[in-house]
Amino acid sequence: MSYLIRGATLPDGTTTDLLLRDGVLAEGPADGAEVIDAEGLRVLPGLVDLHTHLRQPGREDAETIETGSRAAALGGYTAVCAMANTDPVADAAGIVEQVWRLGREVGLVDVQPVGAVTLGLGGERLAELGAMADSAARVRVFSDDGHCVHDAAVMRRALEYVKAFDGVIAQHAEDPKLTAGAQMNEGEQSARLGLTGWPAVAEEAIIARDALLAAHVGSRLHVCHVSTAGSVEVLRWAKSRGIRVTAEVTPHHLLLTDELAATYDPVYKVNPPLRTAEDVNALREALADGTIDAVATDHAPHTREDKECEWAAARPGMLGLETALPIVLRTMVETGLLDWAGVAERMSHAPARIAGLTGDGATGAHGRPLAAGEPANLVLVDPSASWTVTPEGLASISRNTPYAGLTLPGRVVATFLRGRATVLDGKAQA
Ligand SMILES: NC(=O)N[C@@H](CC(=O)O)C(=O)O
Ligand SMILES: [Zn+2]
Ligand SMILES: [Zn+2]
Repeated sequence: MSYLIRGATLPDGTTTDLLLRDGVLAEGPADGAEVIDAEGLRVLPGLVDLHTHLRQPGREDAETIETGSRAAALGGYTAVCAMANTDPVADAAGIVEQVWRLGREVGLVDVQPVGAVTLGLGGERLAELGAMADSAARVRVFSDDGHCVHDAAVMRRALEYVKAFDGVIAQHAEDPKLTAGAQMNEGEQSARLGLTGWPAVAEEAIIARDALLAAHVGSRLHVCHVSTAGSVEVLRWAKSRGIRVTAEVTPHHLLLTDELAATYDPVYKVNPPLRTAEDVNALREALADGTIDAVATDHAPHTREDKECEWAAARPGMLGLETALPIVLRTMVETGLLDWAGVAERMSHAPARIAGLTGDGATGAHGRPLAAGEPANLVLVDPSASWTVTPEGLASISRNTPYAGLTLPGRVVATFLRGRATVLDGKAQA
């Protein structure tokens, strides 16, 4: 099947026709192509998520590779990095290969497995990083996400190890000694509510330490879900020194604040916690000026049992794949902080570069320019269509969206993975 997309507006604001044929953006006659009228629609390169929890293997009651892939395609994604905190943990070649193959079989999005840094996320012994890198899944991103690689010597060795194949360590920056028993951001709100606080310094101190380690080793560090104004300052300093550090921010940290904890509704419980309005503003500015390189969803599905309970007992985490782009439009584009080219950079090009997906990896190439000969990975967005989020309307098995009832701008009309429609007329194609 080939498609002729008529009159779509490119990220730079110019309007063009796009011919999708044999998996690539083609030139020449459009004979036999199905015509899609894209007047008034925006086209973006297929979005790339650096941070997705797909829960398979182990917690298929919360999400599967299939349901998570469908949510991703509906959100405009063509590639997602599947986090390693599954059961069993993705700490060996056999497991990352299995995740990669299952993603291929579903075929709605390229699932690029993230490998664990340490065996069983235990924080002590390095996982088989080289074997995962050499496997069919061609792993380049390693993370103990959910846990911090807290031991500086382990972190140093991991950074040294991945240097050989230009891998990157994605750190969940949280000093566990400083966050013991923490339930929410430490500050005015936690004092008022009487909940144990998660201080900003627990994140900032680890980022500073790891930036220094990355500089010492000459290796690549990526910081997951940056959440505080202080972290932005540390990143700015590290980048000004030429340290090879990149960072991501989640849509929820760009929009929501710790005042929501006063509802005691665990849907707002997430790690790192929602912070203050000042933090939100600093994160938006950092994403605008490039101190933060990418938006990543940290899509973290949880079952009703694990989420609809008391605040203290609830697991941290929020759904994100189907709402990420609309939240970025609301917080960054409507505010004038980013234009559409900026959205393409922060949600496609930069994450693809960080994850090593721009070339011939185990997945196809992602985050490439929308130019002739390039893989036809793209998304069509109706910027003027707004929609109201309903948990039942989402493709995820889980229901833990913090945006229920919220009306958001921007509807994904179609998503194409190597020229094949994974979403058409706003509906998933399998
Ligand atoms: N973000 C979360 O609150 N939870 C994540 C783990 C993580 O990203 O740290 C999860 O796996 O549920
Ligand atoms: Zn994390
Ligand atoms: Zn995570």
